[in-house]
Amino acid sequence: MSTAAIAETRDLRVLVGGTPGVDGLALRIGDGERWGVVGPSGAGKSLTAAAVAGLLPPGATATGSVRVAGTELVGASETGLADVRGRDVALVAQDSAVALHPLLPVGRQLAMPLRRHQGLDRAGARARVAELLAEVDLPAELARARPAQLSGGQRQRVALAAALACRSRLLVADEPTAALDPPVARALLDRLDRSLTATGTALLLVTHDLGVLAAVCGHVVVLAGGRVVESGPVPEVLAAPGHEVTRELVEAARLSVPEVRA
Ligand SMILES: Nc1ncnc2c1ncn2[C@@H]1O[C@H](COP(=O)(O)OP(=O)(O)OP(=O)(O)O)[C@@H](O)[C@H]1O
Repeated sequence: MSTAAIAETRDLRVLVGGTPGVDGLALRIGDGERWGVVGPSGAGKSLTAAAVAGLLPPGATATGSVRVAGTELVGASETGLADVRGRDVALVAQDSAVALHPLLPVGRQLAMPLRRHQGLDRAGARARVAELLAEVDLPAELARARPAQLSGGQRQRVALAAALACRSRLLVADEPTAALDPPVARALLDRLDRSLTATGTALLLVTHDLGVLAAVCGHVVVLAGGRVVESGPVPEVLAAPGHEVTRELVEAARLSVPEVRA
């Protein structure tokens, strides 16, 4: 028997400037499941992630249905979307410089959603911020730093802490390690993996990296031209791709592995 869905899209279309970037997409994420989204450039991965996170870019409009924790996001008011974000779904973007205010102390930024969604008072929020920083292996003193003073890896950890802050049941991550060096990226993914395991949080992860997909996700959906061309358990899809687009991605990943000589 399948688990209850934490997120489900039906016939989702996302128009940007009159052109469909996502075109009739059906996706179902069971509670606690980890889904990767892969596909060539322009396939609609980021728009799908944004639609599920309730954070479409300016000028984009959605039709069809996106339900997260039972709430319909298509057609919801800004207030309605703001309630769902943080409570039911949280987003880690590719570039945390966009998600975090560069000049506001990290602690204040982490505390804001805690006070809004969990009703914590100032002291309670401060204590929780220290816990969250520890959860992403950052020292509590960092709460006083501004994002502009941090390294890229530290900023992504803060963005992950912000996303984990409200213990939402679904985390959407759009290439969260794309801007990081490989060792820093690996450490962040390991941290993400441990947090999701500890809390049973579901994941929708956009990635270009099939190694990351295989390490973090149980299921994969392959997009092309705004549509699903293939989906299923990661080991099965990667071992026996059923669609040309998937075959090309697998082949490209094989070719990109550098030859190591002793
Ligand atoms: N803000 C935007 N303005 C105009 N067009 C957009 C915008 N965002 C996405 N699009 C278009 O919608 C389509 C899907 O874009 P999307 O960013 O979801 O693709 P993607 O699969 O994430 O690509 P990439 O791997 O290159 O990031 C593309 O044709 C893209 O050009």
